[in-house]
Amino acid sequence: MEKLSDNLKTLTTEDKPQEERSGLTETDGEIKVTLTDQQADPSSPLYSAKSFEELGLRDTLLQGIYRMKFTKPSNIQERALPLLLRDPAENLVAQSQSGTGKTAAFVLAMLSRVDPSVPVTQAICLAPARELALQIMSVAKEMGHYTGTTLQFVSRGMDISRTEKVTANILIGTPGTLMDLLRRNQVTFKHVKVFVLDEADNMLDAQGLGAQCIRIKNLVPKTAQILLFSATFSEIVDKFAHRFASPANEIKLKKKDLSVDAIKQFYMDCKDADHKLEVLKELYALMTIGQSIIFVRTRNTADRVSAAMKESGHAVEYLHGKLETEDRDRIMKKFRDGIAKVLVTTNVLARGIDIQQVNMVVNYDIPVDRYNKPDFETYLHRIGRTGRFGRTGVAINFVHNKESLDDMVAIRDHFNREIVKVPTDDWDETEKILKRYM
Ligand SMILES: Nc1ncnc2c1ncn2[C@@H]1O[C@H](COP(=O)(O)OP(=O)(O)OP(=O)(O)O)[C@@H](O)[C@H]1O
Repeated sequence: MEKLSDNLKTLTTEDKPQEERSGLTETDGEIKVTLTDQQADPSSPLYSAKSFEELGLRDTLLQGIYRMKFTKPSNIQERALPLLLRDPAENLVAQSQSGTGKTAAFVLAMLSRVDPSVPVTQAICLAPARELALQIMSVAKEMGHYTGTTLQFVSRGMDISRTEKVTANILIGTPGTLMDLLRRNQVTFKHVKVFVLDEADNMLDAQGLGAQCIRIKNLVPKTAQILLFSATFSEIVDKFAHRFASPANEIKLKKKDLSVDAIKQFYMDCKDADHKLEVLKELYALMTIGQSIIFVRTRNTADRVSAAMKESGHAVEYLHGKLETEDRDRIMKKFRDGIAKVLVTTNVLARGIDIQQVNMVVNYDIPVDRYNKPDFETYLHRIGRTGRFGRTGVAINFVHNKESLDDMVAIRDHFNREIVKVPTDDWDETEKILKRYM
């Protein structure tokens, strides 16, 4: 269990970060729009008419926000926080584009409702992957630094024995492990005031996870506030989400606003499956890319692609669900620290992972669902690993036959955003085009 410092100090104006201290100005490359400019543009999802100080947060939480160097709320934060903090608590189904700060919104909601002087579990936050749960943990740790709130990570390889009672104020983790703790009577949900599902559409849709989430929901008090967050809610899942959190306030995006425009989308027309690997190697030989993620469909492809890339002298790592927890944590740390520049992975990392330096995503395989149909939601989440909070980024799709081309065209039409072809036989031209956006 992690005890956050209860170092409560009085707020002074020096505590509030200066706009320029936010480190948000990015002047490298050709695109000179700063993130602070975007936060002042009413058409941007990063815009807010209000300041954090106007959102009714406790001083200790404002200090946490300054600690994170946030100067202004994003649109979702400005809209969600007043709804989240209402008393009596109301449920919320909230959608906003990838990388626009949903995590801070629900973390602040949990921290606001928890009473750290009472050593019982008062909030639960679940996510579909351990890497994402760990990331939410670290945001909660930072934001809650001055509150004295206790946190517990609940996923495989956690730091508690099989008999220990868990009484941390906030549990953050994955549903399977939380169910294990429940079966062993190590946790009680009697005092839970907030229950959050991040990537809620995925949590409720996925076979297995959905059933576990329903069981947990049925065990938290009826009065608990239920919060569902995601960048995507397909029509079917949306209905289910509303039943799950009924009655709920709603913040929704129009379909035309789903895509993040700062992410430029391209495709490369490969001759066949083997050619994809050749093109990938060429691409990496050519480009000096900050950090990038290559998404593939299966674990086998992840192994194969990373082995082939390594053989050609590229420093790549791979991560998928079959690896041991320690290996997953080690690789993720290397990637977060910028030691590993390229990560080959499956959909396990498609959602939520926030690494600001990632400026390129490659869809080595176009995402399809379990019925082999183009998976619009996963596509949006995958490309959303770049272009975080107003930064620029490129997404490159590899197609190699009619089927993959049709799938990509369906995705393009669904979001109504252009996907521009870049050549696989004129690398000077390709470099020129891509460099403009990286
Ligand atoms: N108000 C803010 N000011 C500056 N940066 C912020 C602010 N809010 C969030 N961020 C930063 O923006 C990045 C993206 O936030 P976050 O990971 O919460 O996005 P998200 O909306 O949950 O995205 P996804 O849908 O991909 O999960 C993070 O690096 C976070 O620290």
